[in-house]
Amino acid sequence: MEKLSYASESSASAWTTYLRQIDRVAPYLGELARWTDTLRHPKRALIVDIPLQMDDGTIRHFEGYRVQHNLSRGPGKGGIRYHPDVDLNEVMALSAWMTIKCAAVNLPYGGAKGGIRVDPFSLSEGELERLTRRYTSEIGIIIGPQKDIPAPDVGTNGKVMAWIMDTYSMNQGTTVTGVVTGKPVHLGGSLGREKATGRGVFITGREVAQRAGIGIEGSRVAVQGFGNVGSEAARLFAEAGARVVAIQDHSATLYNEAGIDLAALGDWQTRHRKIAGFAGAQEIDSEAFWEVPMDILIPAALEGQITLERAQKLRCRLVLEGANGPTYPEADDRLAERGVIVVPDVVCNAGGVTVSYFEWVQDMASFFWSEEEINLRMDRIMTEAMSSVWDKASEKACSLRTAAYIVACERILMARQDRGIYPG
Ligand SMILES: NC(=O)C1=CN([C@@H]2O[C@H](COP(=O)(O)OP(=O)(O)OC[C@H]3O[C@@H](n4cnc5c(N)ncnc54)[C@H](O)[C@@H]3O)[C@@H](O)[C@H]2O)C=CC1
Ligand SMILES: O=C(O)CCC(=O)C(=O)O
Repeated sequence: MEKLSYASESSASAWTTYLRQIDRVAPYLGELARWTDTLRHPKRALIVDIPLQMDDGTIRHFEGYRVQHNLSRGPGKGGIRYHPDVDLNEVMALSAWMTIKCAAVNLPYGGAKGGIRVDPFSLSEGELERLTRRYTSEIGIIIGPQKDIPAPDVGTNGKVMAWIMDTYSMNQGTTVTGVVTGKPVHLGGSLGREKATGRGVFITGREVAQRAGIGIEGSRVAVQGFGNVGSEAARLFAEAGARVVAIQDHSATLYNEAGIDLAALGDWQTRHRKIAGFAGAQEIDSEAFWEVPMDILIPAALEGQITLERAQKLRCRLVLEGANGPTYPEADDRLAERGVIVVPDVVCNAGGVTVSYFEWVQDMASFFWSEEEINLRMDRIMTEAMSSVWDKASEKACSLRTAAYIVACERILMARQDRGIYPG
């Protein structure tokens, strides 16, 4: 792999952000609130040491994690992140957001997440494969198709999922396709999974824009992150007649008032693995991204991006959280005061895990569906989830985030309560 580095981002407060979100939902939970502490404690957290022989013969050690936050509603589900800033705090938060997300869209899963603190672009393909295989063996004691099912996240992809499936299967002595989702289609993957998260961002955006009287056609869209999620969401908005005027990734911030040619940028990115240097837009300062005139903002990179300061500057009407945890609670409040609607991550980016669920079901049945059927079913689940959350927000006069947490926490805590806690 070409050597390329992500800029470093602080993730120290992801878990704190999550805890503050739980504090905000507790007053709405009535009798169930007595179970809320369940959500403040991950059920299980595994830290693993991954020794790796580098291509030059030296040995390096990497730290990996798998956290199962809550399993009340079913097996753990959630992606695996390879990024230099991954730590236990971040993985705990990401696993907790998976618990809330799976419940918000009513999938029969708990929440989990994993990761390795590594810059995947600094490794050769062989090193990446060896790292992945060793990590899989280390976390193999807690994952499995009925226990905890990983999937892609930042810095991982279908190829990495195939290595995970193969390693787990070798250790089990039989092919177990259902241990991981987001696999290549010829290895038990699902049609539509790769684009599902971006598609879900578009669907929830479409639903909310329509209810809020925001026209998508002719609107200006800004996207942070031009990876799996951001690039597909941008493409679907452009297809619906929006102008994608600004795109930021780890390498650069691009601006073009007339709209960026996404196909050309996609070609450039495939060749260079970054958007910097693309000639079809002006390169602007990274902080200027937050002040670009826009109607819709799609954060689709990392958590902790929309700070209070940026929330004051933003000139948009709608924020669609493609990323997990991009907005700090105080920024949420400021955006609400300014009349900006925020569609929370736990619903907005749930299209990916929804199609992962379809993949798992297809693997279990060894019977595969058409892409059309998958997209239709996903559209229905996302539309219904968004509609319940919108109605709950109107009923309780609260933000869409708190409404999504109410819907999800009621389901999780009801399951927790009905299962009981004894014998331990
Ligand atoms: N892949 C999936 O199915 C899902 C992903 N997500 C979330 O969506 C977000 C993006 O994930 P993917 O697209 O899968 O990752 P990816 O690895 O495909 O793309 C990440 C993008 O973020 C950019 N980026 C990284 N650091 C940045 C920085 N400091 N400033 C600006 N841009 C930066 C990268 O350049 C890249 O364009 C993450 O928060 C992830 O947890 C959520 C649900 C599912
Ligand atoms: O597809 C999945 O199982 C999980 C995707 C994920 O990690 C996420 O939604 O944040």
